Amino acid sequence: LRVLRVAGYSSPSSSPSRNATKQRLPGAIIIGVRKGGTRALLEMLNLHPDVEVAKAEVHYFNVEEHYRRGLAWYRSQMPFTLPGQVTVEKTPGYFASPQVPQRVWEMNPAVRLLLIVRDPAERLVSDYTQVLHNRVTRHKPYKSLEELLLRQGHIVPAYKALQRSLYHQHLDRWLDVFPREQVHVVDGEALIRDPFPELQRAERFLDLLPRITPSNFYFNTTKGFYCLLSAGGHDKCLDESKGRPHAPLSSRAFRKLCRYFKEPNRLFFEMVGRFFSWC
Ligand SMILES: Nc1ncnc2c1ncn2[C@@H]1O[C@H](COP(=O)(O)OS(=O)(=O)O)[C@@H](OP(=O)(O)O)[C@H]1O
Repeated sequence: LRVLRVAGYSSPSSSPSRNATKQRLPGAIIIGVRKGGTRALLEMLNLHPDVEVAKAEVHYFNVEEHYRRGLAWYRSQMPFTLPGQVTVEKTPGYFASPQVPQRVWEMNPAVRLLLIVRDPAERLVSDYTQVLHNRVTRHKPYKSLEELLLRQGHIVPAYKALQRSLYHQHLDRWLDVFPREQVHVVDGEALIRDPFPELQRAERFLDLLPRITPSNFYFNTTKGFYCLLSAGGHDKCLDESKGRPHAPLSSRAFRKLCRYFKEPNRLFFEMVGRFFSWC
């Protein structure tokens, strides 16, 4: 049964022996950002034969109830792997949770961290859209984005989705604990436009052999995004919660947001030594 749980090992000749597979702690974690493209990055890394991923978000380091269960519980959430394979999990909630960097370091100070970023103004709208969708589905009342974001024409700094877009503040906490070389920044917009080069860079960062190829991706015109083709011929697009239309926001409010993020973005670029052409 355990052997069957190792994805990508269906041919009998390559079946691992039962003893070789076990659950291991992650060698790499996609820490965020929420709505940055974390699911796409995880699924795309999973195309690599030496990568196995935790399918569901684990929320171990950021949810007290989970953290109290200890590392044995965390390990039990991981896929079965062979020696030499890298286990990867993604929980976008890790990035902005103050207690998480130190906890991750205590789990494994050599763990590699992947951070996928996206224009923070677009990210905020996407974040709001997800919350709105959840509230509407549960028949709960909701406010418009402008009601949450603006008061008397001014940006509300305490708005949670806005704070999650202040990348420099959160990264600063991670860099208090981890060296810069241990954090690989993925360009979320580039991953949407052309995933392959971003995956090549991620493979290199993870010290993986170059096994992901351009033929693993095809553009699906119905979805409007790249979808995945695995070596076994499986075709996979992300679900409809990824890439849905964003909630409306006036262009005036959007421009205000862009102005608001100018300085935080500059600080983030300085921190990562890289420029992004965000609004
Ligand atoms: N190939 C592909 N297919 C579909 N969607 C893609 C893809 N690559 C990146 N994206 C973008 O991923 C955004 C969702 O990000 P996350 O997966 O990090 O969201 S979440 O935090 O886990 O909810 C989602 O954001 P929205 O467009 O705002 O919905 C997508 O733009």
